[in-house]
Amino acid sequence: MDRGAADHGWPGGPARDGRAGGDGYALGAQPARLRADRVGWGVAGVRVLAEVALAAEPGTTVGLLGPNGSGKSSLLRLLAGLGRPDSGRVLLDDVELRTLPRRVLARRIAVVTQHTATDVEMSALEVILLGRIPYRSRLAGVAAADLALARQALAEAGLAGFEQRRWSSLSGGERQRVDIARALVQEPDLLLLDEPTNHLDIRHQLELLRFLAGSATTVVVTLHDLNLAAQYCDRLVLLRAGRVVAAGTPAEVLTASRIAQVYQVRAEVDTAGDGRPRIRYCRPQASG
Ligand SMILES: Nc1ncnc2c1ncn2[C@@H]1O[C@H](COP(=O)(O)OP(=O)(O)OP(=O)(O)O)[C@@H](O)[C@H]1O
Repeated sequence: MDRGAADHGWPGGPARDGRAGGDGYALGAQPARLRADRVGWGVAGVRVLAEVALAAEPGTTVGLLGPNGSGKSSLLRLLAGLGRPDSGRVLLDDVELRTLPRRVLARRIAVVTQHTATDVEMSALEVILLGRIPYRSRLAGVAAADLALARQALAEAGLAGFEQRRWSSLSGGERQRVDIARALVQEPDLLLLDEPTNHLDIRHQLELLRFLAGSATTVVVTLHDLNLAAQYCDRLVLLRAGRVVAAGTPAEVLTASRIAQVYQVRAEVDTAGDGRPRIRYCRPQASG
């Protein structure tokens, strides 16, 4: 794939060799091992997460699934160190997250959340450059190398002509792609994404997930689309009401009976030649 072309998405399927490809940002040079161990968290007297266990081996892509309100975003925040569990532990390479200095976390973990601000008066390029802040000394300006990385990331997000475009003028999907580019130039060892496909057209959804699945870094991604999760994730963790109801390979987790149990949806599940499930939802019967 020609990685410089303006209308191209993320580079297709980089090798798991520690680099995203070409001379660009290094992604997953030291992919992290992430573990959540009996994690619990609550807010305003409500228990949101209970006894959650999750493991992401270095370089793998783990999908976090579950119905609305099941606790996916809350768990992702704890995995990112943006909040602390009330009970249990989150470990990055066997070290408890809460003991790691902020600067270390900022270099090792990148997060793409669902709710990015709409009124930011920065250009698309400036937003991407935020990803380089953890590498900059306090008084230093933007280095030429950082600028080159940001431009490359913008082009790879399919937005080469958008350098000076105001963030507030971008469409939902363009914002999402800029925010993902910002996370990639951070060169994280662990990349956490909360529904990164929700504003993307189908081509950009597929390109992003193929990129994440092929990248050398460790990825945890929340998704609503069970077929995309089945196709691109190495392992899945399925939440319901703040608890893990299943964890394992897509074929182990996404069975028809479990989809019915967790989502109250009837589905037919076939396993394709690649061993990955394909889900076809059955039209609900008209009531009455
Ligand atoms: N700060 C908060 N105050 C009150 N309730 C909260 C807070 N944060 C999360 N919750 C509640 O915790 C539950 C889990 O929320 P969370 O956003 O983690 O779910 P989710 O699985 O990501 O949902 P969705 O698929 O709708 O994005 C919800 O019922 C939510 O209302």
